[in-house]
Amino acid sequence: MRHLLRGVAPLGGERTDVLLADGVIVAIGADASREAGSATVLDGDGLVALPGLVDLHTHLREPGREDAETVASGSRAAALGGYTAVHAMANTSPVADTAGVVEQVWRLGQDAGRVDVFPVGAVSVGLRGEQLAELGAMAQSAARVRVFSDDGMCVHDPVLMRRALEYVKAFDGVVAQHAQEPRLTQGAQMHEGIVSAELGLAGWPAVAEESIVARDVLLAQHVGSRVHVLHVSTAGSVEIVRWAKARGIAVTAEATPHHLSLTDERARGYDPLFKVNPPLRTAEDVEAVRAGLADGTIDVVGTDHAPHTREDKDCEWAAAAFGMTGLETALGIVSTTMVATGRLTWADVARVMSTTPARIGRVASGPHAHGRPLAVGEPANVTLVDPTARWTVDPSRHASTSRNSPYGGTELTGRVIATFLRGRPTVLDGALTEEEHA
Ligand SMILES: NC(=O)N[C@@H](CC(=O)O)C(=O)O
Ligand SMILES: [Zn+2]
Ligand SMILES: [Zn+2]
Repeated sequence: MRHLLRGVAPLGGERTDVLLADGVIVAIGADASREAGSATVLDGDGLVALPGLVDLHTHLREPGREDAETVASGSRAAALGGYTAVHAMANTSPVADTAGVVEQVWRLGQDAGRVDVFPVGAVSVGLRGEQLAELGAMAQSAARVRVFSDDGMCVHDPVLMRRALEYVKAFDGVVAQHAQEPRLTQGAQMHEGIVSAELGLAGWPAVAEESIVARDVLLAQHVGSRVHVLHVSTAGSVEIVRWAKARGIAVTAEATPHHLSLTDERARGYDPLFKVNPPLRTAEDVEAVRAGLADGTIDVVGTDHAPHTREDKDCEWAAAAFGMTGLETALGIVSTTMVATGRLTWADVARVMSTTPARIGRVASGPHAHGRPLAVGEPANVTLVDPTARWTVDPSRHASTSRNSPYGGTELTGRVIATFLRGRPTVLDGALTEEEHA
């Protein structure tokens, strides 16, 4: 299978031709057109070429909640979003806390064949925060787990967190923390502030996140290990991560598209589409998260794609599940909020949505390498984006099984046109290609 991408702009730079064959980038520039032969030609005029996007934070719900998402449906949503790899969180049923479950998720991803699905392993047995899961067995399994997280739950016991940080050093792993002090957030429904007071909903103070982030960067320093802070939502968390990095602590941090774009004002309609963990914060927090992403304090954009069924979301605010879908809108949100406003270049987008997440997840080498430079000899994981396309989000047309996107009706600038996984198109002309197996 050979594809000639004609006139694309790698990382938004000079236009050139890129030839993909046998799963790798075989030529760039004049060589590409000369060697193209019978390759299928794609007119890439005006399109930006990025290394295939990598999500460190996806919920695929399989096993256990296939009514909300499956590995196959989530893989289709990911490909449409420009992703060639996603990390699937462990809060499934059963929990991904054994070699058996992570191997099952890895294999389901390979069978679906749209993206590489790298399972995240649970830190604690059953996400209960009591006893370390079999981290070593998951690392050594066929799924080669390197990212460990109890996401959805906070590893709140400092002794357990310390042990996890110590343990993952043996295989160069990382602990990804869902920073939420449980006692400070009991019964909490939204950000604690003026809006929660007016709505009469139990508030979730910024300090509930910040106190855990502060503790964890100090623990990571003490142990000499890597910690990754999931879904940073407050200005104070950005400040703590900035401080920790200045001290040389091995901390990395994530921003979600929704914490880059939405505020707690959206809760005023009591529409559970805007109910998420951590909650949407104030405009000052959104600005701090954007500034942190722009100056490198925040390393990556992770979707926290959290699909939920109608039954779990179409109910009164207090009863609704936390979470929103994100795979199919992430690139458009980042493009609209950060690129169109001049705060990130396309080279920066490649860094925060592909190269750096691949490095943090330790998937930047080996036969399933992602986040590599667009260069001859590298795996042909490529995403083509139309940077000026304007489009309106329509969740009813999403490939995800779930419909809980907060962006229905929102107009975005910047759209994924094509995605190639090891040279094979999974998306062309903004639509999924025919079902095809790897
Ligand atoms: N983000 C959410 O609101 N929900 C996530 C869990 C999580 O990421 O904490 C989920 O699994 O639904
Ligand atoms: Zn979380
Ligand atoms: Zn999550």
